[in-house]
Amino acid sequence: MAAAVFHQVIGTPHSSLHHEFRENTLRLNSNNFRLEIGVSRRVCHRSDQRNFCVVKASTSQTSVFDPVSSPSTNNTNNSKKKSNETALILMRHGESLWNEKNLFTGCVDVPLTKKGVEEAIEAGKRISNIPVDMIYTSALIRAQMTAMLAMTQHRRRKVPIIIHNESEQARTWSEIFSEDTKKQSIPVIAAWQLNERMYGELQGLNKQETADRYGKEQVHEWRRSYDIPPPNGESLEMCAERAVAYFKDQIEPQLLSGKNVMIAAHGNSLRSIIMYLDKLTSQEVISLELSTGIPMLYIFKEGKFIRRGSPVAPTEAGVYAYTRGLAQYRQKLDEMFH
Ligand SMILES: O=C(O)[C@H](O)COP(=O)(O)O
Repeated sequence: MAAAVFHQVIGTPHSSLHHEFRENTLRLNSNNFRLEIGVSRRVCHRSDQRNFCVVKASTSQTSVFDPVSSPSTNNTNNSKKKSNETALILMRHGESLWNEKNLFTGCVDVPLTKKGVEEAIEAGKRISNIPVDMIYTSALIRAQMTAMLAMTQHRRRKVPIIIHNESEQARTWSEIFSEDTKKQSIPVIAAWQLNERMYGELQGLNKQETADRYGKEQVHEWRRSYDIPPPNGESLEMCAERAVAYFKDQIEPQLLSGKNVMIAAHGNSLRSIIMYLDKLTSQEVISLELSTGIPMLYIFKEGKFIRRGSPVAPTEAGVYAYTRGLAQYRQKLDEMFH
């Protein structure tokens, strides 16, 4: 994916703004993310009675930082230091209107049902004590609704903000001019690569009627086999080619840099990602089923993904005892909000 370049202008009270641009003031680099912060007379809008500096980032990501007290950052002076472990939450969207009608949905952009809304809120309660620094969703509304509704339950009370990188205007028109506000924000990246598998000519068809017409085995093969695509649609393998590639290129570097990440996506895009995380074979993935609105927690540590299962409830201590970092984060939330 071609990297986008954007400029973020942020307000700052410091007189150091009048220094010449120092190219290496702050530089963050990873495979997919490059950030330079510098100050230049050329870009300082002195006539505006406010001071500005320029943050220049080369990425398809965001400039909404999250230096708050998550396990990944609370023991460092800045968020550049690599963390020992980070949390990865995967969440399939809540029930959609077409799930309810038992229709093949794929890339058709259908919203949640009331039950789906409730599932998303319930999922949010389950992860309400787990740190989230960045959110990735598909480009589809059911995943985005799920992520947003889940975050209404998070105890940290940060605001998920959808990042608009689609054009220069979209970027500049959605700029945030307060450092404090940014710190209370979670960037949300919507990526089509995380979309549901494209179901081809099955999209909009009733699943039961399709099984009656083509046979149960054939439909099961289309729905669950690894490499057999539905008519003119994507097989799981094809879906993995873009979803897992996106995960490796864009999301893993965030985890590596110490960010805790939540992904709200779909049955099959998440199945392909779980296949990669859990090193499942193409046989094993056939029986992998994901329920709507159930979060799954992984810990990313020393380059490995450790499956922790699904947090049962916010009150359930067990899941937080899995790692010291998570337990500490939870304790900090208790201190802050009680
Ligand atoms: O796209 C769909 O219809 C569902 O979200 C997933 O369908 P599946 O259970 O057939 O994979």
